[in-house]
Amino acid sequence: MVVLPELRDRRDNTVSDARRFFFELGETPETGLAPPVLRSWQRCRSGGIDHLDMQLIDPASRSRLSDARDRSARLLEHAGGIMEHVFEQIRASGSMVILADTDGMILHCLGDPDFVGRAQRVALQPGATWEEGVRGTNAIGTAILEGAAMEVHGAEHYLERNGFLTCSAAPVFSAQGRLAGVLDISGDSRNHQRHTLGLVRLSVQLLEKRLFEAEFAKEIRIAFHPRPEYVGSLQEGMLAVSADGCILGANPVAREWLGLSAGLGEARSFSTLFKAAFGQVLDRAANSPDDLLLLEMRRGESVYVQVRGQRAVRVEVPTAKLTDTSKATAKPCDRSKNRITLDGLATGDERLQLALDRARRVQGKDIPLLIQGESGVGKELFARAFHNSGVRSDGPFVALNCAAIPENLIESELFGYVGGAFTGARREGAVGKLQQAHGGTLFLDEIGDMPMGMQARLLRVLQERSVTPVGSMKSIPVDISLVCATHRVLRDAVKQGLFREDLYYRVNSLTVTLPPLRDRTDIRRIVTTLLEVEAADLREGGIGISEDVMQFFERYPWPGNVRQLQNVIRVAVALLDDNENEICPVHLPEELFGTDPVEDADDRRATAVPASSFASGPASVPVAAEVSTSPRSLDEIELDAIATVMREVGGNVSAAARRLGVSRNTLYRKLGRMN
Ligand SMILES: Nc1ncnc2c1ncn2[C@@H]1O[C@H](COP(=O)(O)OP(=O)(O)OP(=O)(O)O)[C@@H](O)[C@H]1O
Repeated sequence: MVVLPELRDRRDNTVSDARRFFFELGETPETGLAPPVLRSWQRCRSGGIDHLDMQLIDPASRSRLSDARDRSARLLEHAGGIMEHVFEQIRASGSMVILADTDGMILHCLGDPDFVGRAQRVALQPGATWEEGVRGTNAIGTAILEGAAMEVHGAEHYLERNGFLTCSAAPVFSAQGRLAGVLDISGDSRNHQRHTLGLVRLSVQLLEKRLFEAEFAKEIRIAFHPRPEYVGSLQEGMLAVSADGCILGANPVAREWLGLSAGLGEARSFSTLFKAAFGQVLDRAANSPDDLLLLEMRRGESVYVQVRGQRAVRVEVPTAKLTDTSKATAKPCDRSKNRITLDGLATGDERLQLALDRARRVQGKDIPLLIQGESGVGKELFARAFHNSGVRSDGPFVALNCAAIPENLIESELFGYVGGAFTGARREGAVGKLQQAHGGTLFLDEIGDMPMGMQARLLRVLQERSVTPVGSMKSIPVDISLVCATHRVLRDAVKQGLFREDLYYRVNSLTVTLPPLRDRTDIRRIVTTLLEVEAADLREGGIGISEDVMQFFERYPWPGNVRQLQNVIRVAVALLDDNENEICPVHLPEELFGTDPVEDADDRRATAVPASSFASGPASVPVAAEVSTSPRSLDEIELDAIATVMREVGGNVSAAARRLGVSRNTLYRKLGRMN
């Protein structure tokens, strides 16, 4: 659609009036300019930019451009196809599609040949920086500063020489709410198209969706929208959530609806955002994968939710409990971690005790600690306890998971950067984790996954005890205690050439190995500790656990270690009725409950007891007895057992479910099969 010439003229006239007011009279025009453009003009004036400046700034050198492209590799990878598609839509309209990094440096562009030549005259080309502080008001640079989509048309450009351009740009945000880049369509101002900004916005939404999905391909993703038909569209909100309910990332739509701030806003759990327990939502989704769930947000509105990429423990939950949040502990993640000490971790297991004793010996001595162990055994908790128990306990404990952040961000996360140093940089720069940990402990989780290039830089920091932020020439002394963790055998990674040998010797002066939960002898103590945390504030007299559940816990192989046990307890607590204060088999996830630990243990244990030994009362007897003597199918035997128990309890489904050791939901399903 082309803007009618008379409308365009009217807009151009009011802007040229505003220009006269602003530049000739030095006044602030009250009309004629959109507020973001006026703000930008004022910034340019206070920054001393001359609107008549004709001096051209050379684009960055090939190597700087290539560095910038490397830093934005993920953005470029996902933007390429989208840019081509957008270019198809605007081909032959005298325009170009541009991708810039967070400094406004153009990384890539596709354009009509006749316009590209003109654009190059004002350095609208790869390697050129369109930062507002350098080029005055322009869509790319101003969108970065405003953090919002911008159209800058003709004479709205601060520099007069850019007045022939019309540009529409929108910032691209990462799942952490940080700026990742800018997408722009620029063209000849005489060909201004009103819908261009809409096209840019849509393309950015698509790009953000692709970035989000690529980053969290292996995580649980929650898509939601107040209207069911919008779930699956570009307008849906998206959250990535860890198996234990911590928010890992959110797209801009979700951020807005849920009131999440950028960056550290992620340190929240699902139940602080929705009036539902995460385990229950997963279970509902697993039971009816094609259905949308209706959930209430803590902020008030209800939304339709779809769970994607689910890989968490499936838990059987009665439907009616989904919105019952009275027991869904809506607490921030990891709230118990800050106070933990090495003494607090000593709960009677010999192998763990050995690790604790060894760690204690190196405390206060400048010896890096390497913690090894399977995922979920408590490596991070151990690191925190080590920090809290030592002389640095008043200093910061700073954690960085090397496997969880994109490779191109590790450098800036670890070393920090100076303002304007590179793509993704905030203007004021940022202090890296190494510096943040000064005087305290830096915990590098999954160090085995650190990229080789970073390993070399980290080694230098450890040797020189100083850090040089990206883009800076100055090195800053750092005093840190280093604790690293890995679930890999680092020595093997060294052999495979994935981990530097010199760094290996630096980080593993002392290695402690935490035992997997299945091998621990103190499971009862751990269960009690976890239950205290999960059930805090819930029951006056506390919550207990039945002996048969406890025995099962001691025999179960726990492939997900303490994290899995914690989840199971969390869900069990949420499933307790108001008048119940003991966790029984009926409160356990069906998947766990139906597991034969012998098979599951992968031959790790020889003496496990099948979960069917939970079933108390007459119901368990026919199953065990008749398997060996009767040729009937297991289904028939099961239905028989259900019928017997239902008769005995006078048709009370809750009581029968308890007797049979299954949830009411499961029993209803099985009863449905009988009818
Ligand atoms: N002894 C314990 N007592 C109570 N909670 C524990 C204990 N050990 C671990 N946890 C809890 O189990 C969960 C997993 O622990 P943590 O994150 O420290 O494990 P990890 O080995 O670092 O896992 P990963 O390798 O996946 O990063 C955490 O929520 C932690 O608080």
